[in-house]
Amino acid sequence: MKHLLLYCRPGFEKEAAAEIQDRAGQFGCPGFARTKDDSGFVIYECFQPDDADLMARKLLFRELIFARQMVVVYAEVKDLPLDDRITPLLAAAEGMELCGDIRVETPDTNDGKELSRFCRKFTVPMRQALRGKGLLTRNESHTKPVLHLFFMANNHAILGYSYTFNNSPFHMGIPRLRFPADAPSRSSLKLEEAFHVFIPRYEWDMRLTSGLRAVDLGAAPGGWTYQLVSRGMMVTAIDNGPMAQTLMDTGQVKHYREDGFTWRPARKNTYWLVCDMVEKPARVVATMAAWLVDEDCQEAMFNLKLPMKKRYGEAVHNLQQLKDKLAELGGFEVQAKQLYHDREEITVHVYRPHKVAKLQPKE
Ligand SMILES: C[S@@+](CC[C@H](N)C(=O)[O-])C[C@H]1O[C@@H](n2cnc3c(N)ncnc32)[C@H](O)[C@@H]1O
Repeated sequence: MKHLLLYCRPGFEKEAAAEIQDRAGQFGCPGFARTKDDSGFVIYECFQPDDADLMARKLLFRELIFARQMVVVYAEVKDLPLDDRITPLLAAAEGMELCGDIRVETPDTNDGKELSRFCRKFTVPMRQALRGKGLLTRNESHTKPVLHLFFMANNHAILGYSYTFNNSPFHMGIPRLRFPADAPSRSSLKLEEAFHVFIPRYEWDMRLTSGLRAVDLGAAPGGWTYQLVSRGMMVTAIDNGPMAQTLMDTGQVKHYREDGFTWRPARKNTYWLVCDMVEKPARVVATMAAWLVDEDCQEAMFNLKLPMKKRYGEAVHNLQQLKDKLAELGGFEVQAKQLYHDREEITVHVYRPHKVAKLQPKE
């Protein structure tokens, strides 16, 4: 029986489980989500043998909010001898379809971090051994599935695979980003990660490029504004607090000490609306939806802070409210993810694919 393995932020196993339980049910793949608090993953045990593979191909990964990665479990191997883990892992991989790449990973926990050095070192010999057995293509292939070896302890691993057209392209489902030394706040990485996760790289020169105008609500001290400015955009920053002088010195930022929930631009020339105001999700959703429906911006990226309890239910409820409000104008696509840099929150991205299709790349 194949199962699905979902990576998530430690502490959010219940949310990831509730979500996969819901989505698999709607999808017609009954099963049961198994969780352990703070483990950083969830296993969805399918009642039908082919359902895990079906979900890995057809249940859109980008629509899952709390899953960082979605892997079909092929085998779970316990009691691996520490002097030779490769032989039993190769035996377990027998019969698996040809994969094009390997990722040796761990849960995103403190125990997992202790294994990460071993995982890095283990990747090369394991890759060679899999190639020797014909289980991995000679050269990396992006059209074949990715083989995942998910180590929960140094002698215990799950062997599985994900499909490149429906997975996270990042190791452990986490884009590796370096904090820019001159960014005014660590939250800067949240917006940068959102760009990596939500905007395809080949569209960056149309959607994240100089010449575009952006509005940043709740901008101070400027971590998000920094991301927009460093991509050449002109930014209107709304916040009662002060913006970093380094950003003001670029000449690309106008700062207004106004209320982000009521301020609106005089002209309809804003491409990006970003918002990091700490407020009730319903209020943020209402504001974002109003901007989008009034066409005061073309794309929006914002956070929804989750409450302490019923986090999954609240996330789903607020996203549905947003979709209902956007239906007034139509043609919107809403994506939401709990990113690596999100703690008690999720990041939401809204855009209109047919409008993006009309954008011209910058010369
Ligand atoms: C989490 S911080 C934003 C951090 C910012 N994104 C960064 O990267 O530096 C939230 C900001 O929202 C601002 N804020 C909260 N309510 C606001 C409102 N009604 N209007 C404008 N700004 C607001 C706060 O002053 C605070 O600076």
